[in-house]
Amino acid sequence: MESMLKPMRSGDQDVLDKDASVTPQGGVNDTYGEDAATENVAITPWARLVASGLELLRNPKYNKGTGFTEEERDLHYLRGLLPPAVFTQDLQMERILNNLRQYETQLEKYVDIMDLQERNERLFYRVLIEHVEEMLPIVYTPTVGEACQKFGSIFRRPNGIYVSLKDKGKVLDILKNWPEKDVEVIVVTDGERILGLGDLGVQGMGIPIGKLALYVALGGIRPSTTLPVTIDVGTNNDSLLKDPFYIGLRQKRATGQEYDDLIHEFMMATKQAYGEKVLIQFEDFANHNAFRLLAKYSATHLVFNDDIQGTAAVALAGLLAALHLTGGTLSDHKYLLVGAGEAGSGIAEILALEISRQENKSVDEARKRIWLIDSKGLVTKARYESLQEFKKPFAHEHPPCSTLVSAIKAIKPTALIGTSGQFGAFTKEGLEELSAYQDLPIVFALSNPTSKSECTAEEAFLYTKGKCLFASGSPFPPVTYGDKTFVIGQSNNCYIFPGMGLGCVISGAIRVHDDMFLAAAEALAAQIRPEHLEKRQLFPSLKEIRSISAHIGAAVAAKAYQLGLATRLPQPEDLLSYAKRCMYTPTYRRYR
Ligand SMILES: NC(=O)C1=CN([C@@H]2O[C@H](COP(=O)(O)OP(=O)(O)OC[C@H]3O[C@@H](n4cnc5c(N)ncnc54)[C@H](OP(=O)(O)O)[C@@H]3O)[C@@H](O)[C@H]2O)C=CC1
Ligand SMILES: CC(=O)C(=O)O
Ligand SMILES: [Mg+2]
Repeated sequence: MESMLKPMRSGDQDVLDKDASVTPQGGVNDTYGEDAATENVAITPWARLVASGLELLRNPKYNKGTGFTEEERDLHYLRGLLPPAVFTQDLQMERILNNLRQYETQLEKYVDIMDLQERNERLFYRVLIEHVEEMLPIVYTPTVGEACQKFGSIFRRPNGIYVSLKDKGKVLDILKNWPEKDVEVIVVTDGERILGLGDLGVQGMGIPIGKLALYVALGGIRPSTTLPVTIDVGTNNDSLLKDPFYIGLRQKRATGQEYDDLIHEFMMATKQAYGEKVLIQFEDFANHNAFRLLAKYSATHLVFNDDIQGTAAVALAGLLAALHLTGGTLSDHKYLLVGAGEAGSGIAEILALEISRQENKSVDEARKRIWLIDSKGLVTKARYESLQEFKKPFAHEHPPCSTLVSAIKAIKPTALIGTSGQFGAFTKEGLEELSAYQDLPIVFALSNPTSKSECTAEEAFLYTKGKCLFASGSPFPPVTYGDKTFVIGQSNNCYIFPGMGLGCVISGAIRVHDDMFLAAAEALAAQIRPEHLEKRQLFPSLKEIRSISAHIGAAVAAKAYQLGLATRLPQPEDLLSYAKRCMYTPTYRRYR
């Protein structure tokens, strides 16, 4: 049976062509190019197919594989195209997990599970949602890092949009090639700072794909509304430029005006294609672009930078949770942040903001509790003139300290937070010094992937003699020290961005405000219960993440309404139950 070609209903928002060039003045959408005003303009011949037979089996959105019922096999021309057995989705999931567990390497698991996303989307998300703790280290950090390093070699089927310098002037057309018109969340990278692995060029695409899989699985965003994007302006990674299997532009990175123009064209095109309320998450840009792009587009787009703001919120939630054990308030602590880039400065700023709100003091005053270390040592006033802008507010009067140990000795921090991307930066000596003058030192080793973590969980407990309150960016198994076993909370922005996205979508937010991140952090910290604290676990289990994301989503939405940034009116009475009801579920639907 041939697929039936079904014309679109006019007025269908899914397919309305929003290109200003084919929309006459007056704003009437001219889907079919029927207006005199657009006579000489090319239009897109959109069409919708009702899939059946082999086409249905090859469509990941609708394919159920062996999960198609007998009735569906008859109705949709599938009989004979599948082996006779009919599996439940549960049994299919068990088979997938059995197969995955046979592989020897994490990368093989990655390739296999991402292949499932391209074959049977609902089954993929069911596996992710129900086995989140097992699957996250595969589709996300640390394995996604290795996948990006080898992306050219393992590349099978494309997913997402690639915008390269070659596409200048055509970015809107490219977005139109994406089959979905109702895009709500975009994650975009230019691949220059992929986790702590540096410049991976276009191969950074693994990150937007992975992050958006988490938006769906962890935050309940509908898969059809997500769009991974990589902007390819070249790479300065010489080994990639020499690699015959490299899949990106083979040139050094464009900078300056050329770079800015392409990003600007992309940002404008997203609004033209998807409207004012499309959420854009900047991800893994190098910091020389990250801060200025965020500043530039925050005023005109619904945009945030995950590495700056998402990381800040998750770390703040961990610190708020730690207070249950240390006692006191945030301002009773002294913070030493090792790594003063996007993540480090982001955490420093949100901390200062939260302290200033809690203590009713100025942000400048609050900043005095917070110290930064970068690759040149302690950030001090003496270095002021040569510092990047985002470090300047934390440059305090102090003699220079070139090593971590000397800085710990001089400042006596109660919390040590690593975002340096330097494996082993938290040395035995440093951790011993930190635990010499306090009972419960806070140690966060947030750099990803695992190979870049400032210390392992085991080292943290060993060198602090079991005293520390530890969290890490990538997952670590529980650690036993003496007669106690500690569960390691993952201070990773994946606790925040799915709920942030959900909150923006359900409220119809038009801008992201810092207070929405504070609300997200507080909502996450509120999920900590005594049973977590008994194990010194500063983040709730990822098994609970869907419910956590709903709470964060509701808190973010509530803040958006309060700030007048929400457009979905009237405001639902019970935002939490509304958030839950809006979440995507991957169970198979019946087909008629
Ligand atoms: N857990 C999480 O959720 C997240 C973790 N991260 C991780 O954090 C790391 C950094 O990311 P990001 O902040 O975006 O990167 P940036 O490049 O913006 O910042 C890195 C910072 O580390 C500093 N640094 C480098 N070497 C040293 C050193 N030996 N000692 C002290 N500081 C050093 C750099 O110094 P200088 O300024 O002098 O160059 C810079 O300030 C990555 O590994 C990333 O994966 C990032 C986002 C989220
Ligand atoms: C988690 C994350 O966003 C990073 O490491 O860059
Ligand atoms: Mg990141």
